[in-house]
Amino acid sequence: MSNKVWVIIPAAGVGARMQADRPKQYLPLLGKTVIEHTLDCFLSHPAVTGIVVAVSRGDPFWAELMATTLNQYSQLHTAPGGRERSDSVLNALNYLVDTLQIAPETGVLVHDAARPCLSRTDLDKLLAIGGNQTAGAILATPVRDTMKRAQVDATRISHTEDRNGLWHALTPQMANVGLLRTALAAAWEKGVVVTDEASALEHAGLHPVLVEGDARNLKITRPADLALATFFLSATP
Ligand SMILES: Nc1ccn([C@@H]2O[C@H](COP(=O)(O)OP(=O)(O)OP(=O)(O)O)[C@@H](O)[C@H]2O)c(=O)n1
Ligand SMILES: C[C@](O)(CO)[C@H](O)COP(=O)(O)O
Repeated sequence: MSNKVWVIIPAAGVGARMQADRPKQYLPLLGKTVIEHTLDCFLSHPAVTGIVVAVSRGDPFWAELMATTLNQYSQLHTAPGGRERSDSVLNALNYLVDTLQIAPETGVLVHDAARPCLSRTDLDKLLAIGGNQTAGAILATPVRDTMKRAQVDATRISHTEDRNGLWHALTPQMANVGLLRTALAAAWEKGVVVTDEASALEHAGLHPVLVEGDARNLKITRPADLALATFFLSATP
C-alpha cells in the first residue's frame, strides 16, 4: 500500500441524540463548525490525497461551507449519504472507485465528522501502523470502567462483563479501498448491520489491528460532549 491515502468523512447523520437545531457536525465550536475542525487534521496532512465527504442530499449547511470557508480546497469531494452510516461510507467508496477510478489497493481512512478532536499524533500513528496491515487497523482506547450488562428491562444490572480485552472503537479506521468496499457490500447483502468499518472486516473473517489512541478523540453524540470537545481543543498546544 502506498503511503498516500484517501479519507472518507461520513457526515450525513441527523444528530438526533444531540437534540440541536441542526445536525451536530454543523454546530459551532470555537469559532467554526465541528466538521471544519474535523477536516483540518486531514486537509493539512501531506499523506492525504483527497477527502470524500458523505452528506445528505440537499444538506444546506454543507453547500454553505463549500461556497465559503471550504471553497479553496480542491481535494474535497462529496458523495451522497445513505440511510445508515455504513451506507454513507459504501457510497463514498463507490464514488472513489467508480467516479474517481481510485485503485483498489489504495489506502483509505474513514473518520466520523463528529470527531473533531483527532490529534495529528494519533493520525500519524495510525498511518504508520495501518499502512502495511492487510486486515486493516483502527484507533481505539481500552475500556476503563467496570462494564455492566443490563437486564432486559434495562433498569437493573444483570451481571458484570469481563472488561479485560475490551476496547472502545474510535475513528479513523483504515483499510484498502477494494477490501473495505467488498466487506461493506457483503455485509449489506447479508443484511448485517455494521456500526463501524472494522465490523465489516471482521464479518469477512479478518482481524484488524488495534492502535491505541487518545481518549480525547471523542465522538460528539450528546449535548454535554460539545463542552468536552471545546475544552480538549482549547487545551491542546
Ligand atoms: N446515515 C448516516 C448516519 C451517520 N453518519 C455519520 O456517521 C458519524 C457517526 O454517527 P453518529 O454519531 O451516530 O451520528 P448521527 O447518526 O448523526 O447521530 P444520531 O444517532 O444521534 O442521530 C457522524 O459523523 C454522522 O454524521 C452518516 O454519515 N450517515
Ligand atoms: C464508528 C464509531 O464511531 C466507532 O465507535 C461508532 O460505531 C459510530 O456509531 P454510531 O452509532 O453511528 O454513533
